[in-house]
Amino acid sequence: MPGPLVLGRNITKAYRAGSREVEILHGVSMAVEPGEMCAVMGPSGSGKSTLLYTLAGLELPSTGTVQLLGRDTTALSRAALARLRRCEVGFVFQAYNLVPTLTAFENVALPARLRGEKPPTETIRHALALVGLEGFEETRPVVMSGGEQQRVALARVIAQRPRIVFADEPTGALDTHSGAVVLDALRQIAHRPDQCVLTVTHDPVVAAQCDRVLFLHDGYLARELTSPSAAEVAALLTDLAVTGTGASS
Ligand SMILES: Nc1ncnc2c1ncn2[C@@H]1O[C@H](COP(=O)(O)OP(=O)(O)OP(=O)(O)O)[C@@H](O)[C@H]1O
Repeated sequence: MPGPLVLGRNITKAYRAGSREVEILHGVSMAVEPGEMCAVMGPSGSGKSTLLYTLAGLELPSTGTVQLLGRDTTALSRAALARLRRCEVGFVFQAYNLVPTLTAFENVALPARLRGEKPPTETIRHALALVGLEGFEETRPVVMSGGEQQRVALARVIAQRPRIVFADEPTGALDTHSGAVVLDALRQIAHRPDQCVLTVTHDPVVAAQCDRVLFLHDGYLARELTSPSAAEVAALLTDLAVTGTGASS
C-alpha cells in the first residue's frame, strides 16, 4: 500500500529572537494521504504557516522529520530538495515565486520550461481560464491584484500537475465567485488518487470542503475533524480560543 505523500513526525521549529530561542512548533506529527485534501486551522500565531513551510521543505524542522513522497527533507542535499520541490510540489501562496518581468502566460509555463519542456499553449490558456484569468495572458504580475496573482500561482499548479500542493489562504484575497473557482480547482487536484492538497485557512466554509481539518493551538496539534460541517469547524475554533483545548466540542 502506498504511504502518505506528506509525513511529519515530531516536528519542532524554533527561531532565534535576539539571544533567545523561541519554539513555535512543539512536536507536531501528521500525514496527508494520496487523494486527500486537508486543512490546517488555528488562531493567529498558532504556527500554521510555519508548519506549512516546514512540511513543504521550504524550511527545515529544528528536530523531527518531514517526508515528501517518502523522501526525508532533512537528509536531502539542498539541490536534491530543490529538485523535489520543483518537480513534485506546487505552491498556491500569494505571489509565491511569480516572476515580475514575465507575463501571466510565461509564469504559468515556467515550471515546464525549467524542466526543458515546451508546454502546449492550450494547456497554459486552459489553466488560466480555469481560474478566471482568460484575457490576462499578456499581463504581468506587478499590475495584478493580490488575488489575481494568487490565481496565476494556482494556474501554474494546475498546468504543472504536481503530486503535492501546499496552499496558504488560497481564497483569502478573493471575491466569493473566484474563491469558489479556486476551491473547486484545489478539490479536483486533491481527489486524483496520486495527489493531495494541504491548505492553511481561517475560513470554516473552506475547511468544510476538506476531507480532514487539523487544529493547531500554540504550536500543538490540538484536534482533528473528519469531513466536518462549517458550523462544527466554527464551534471548535471558538472552543479552542476559549479553553485552548477544544475539549468540549
Ligand atoms: N522567521 C521567523 N522568525 C521569528 N519568528 C517567527 C518567524 N516566522 C514566524 N515566527 C513567529 O512564529 C509564530 C507563528 O507564526 P505563523 O506565521 O506560523 O502563525 P500563523 O498561525 O500562520 O499566524 P497567522 O494566522 O496570523 O498567519 C508567530 O509568533 C511569529 O511571529
